[in-house]
Amino acid sequence: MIEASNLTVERGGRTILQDYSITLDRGRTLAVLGANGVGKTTLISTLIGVLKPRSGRLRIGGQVGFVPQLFEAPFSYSALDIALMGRARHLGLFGAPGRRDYEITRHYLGLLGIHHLEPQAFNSLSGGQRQLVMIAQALASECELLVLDEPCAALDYKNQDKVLGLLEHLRQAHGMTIVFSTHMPQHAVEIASDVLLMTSGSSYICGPAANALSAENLTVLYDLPIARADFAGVGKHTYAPLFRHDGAHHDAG
Ligand SMILES: Nc1ncnc2c1ncn2[C@@H]1O[C@H](COP(=O)(O)OP(=O)(O)OP(=O)(O)O)[C@@H](O)[C@H]1O
Repeated sequence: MIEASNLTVERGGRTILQDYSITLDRGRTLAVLGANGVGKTTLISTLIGVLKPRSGRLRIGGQVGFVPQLFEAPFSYSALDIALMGRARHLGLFGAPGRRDYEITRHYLGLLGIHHLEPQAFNSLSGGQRQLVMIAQALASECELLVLDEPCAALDYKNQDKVLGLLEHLRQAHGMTIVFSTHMPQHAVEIASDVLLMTSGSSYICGPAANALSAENLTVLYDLPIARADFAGVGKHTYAPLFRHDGAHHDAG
């Protein structure tokens, strides 16, 4: 589904990614993690074809749906209009959305629990509400590869759970392939079959989450001690940062 070999990507004349090679089969979920500015959005923009690599080879199989990190509508569209735009590639050149397009779009708005937002002006919604509408738009496109740039960044715990559950359902029930970036390793623990840990523009670890997602690798990734905690009886575990701050700055003044 994704075959990237030796991708090198530049922005503003600077090399951001060097020699990245990633393979992801259909029906798998890849979580992309790394520090601010390391190049996660650059990689995602390359995968969806917005940025052209300077060198290397990229093969993507299937229709791609994309959920950006931030989105502001250029005109005063309703939330329903924005979600309906996901149907664009199923319409003719001047085709208007029909009953089925509305049904599919409303189905996903319903699954995300945001039916009630349909008539509201998209730009008047909160950041988290907009993020959910953009996810509905991508799902309405009925894509085979779904790429999401920090899809849960603005969401509360309940909505994070909803989105993670929906992504997992789409993968299991429809064989969808999913790539998402995140600053929350827990989200990778929950739903990722594979992880890409971007240590720098030229150094990374990519592989099955069961091997690659570890306290040791996350400690290197974030340059901060990260500990694993297992929850007895629940069969779950998480990773937590051991923040180093000593509160010294609170004493000033
Ligand atoms: N439009 C641009 N023109 C030139 N350089 C850019 C542009 N956008 C981003 N960059 C640079 O590319 C590098 C990677 O940025 P990118 O947005 O891919 O990082 P990121 O890992 O997604 O960061 P974050 O976690 O903060 O969202 C940064 O050094 C950034 O300054």
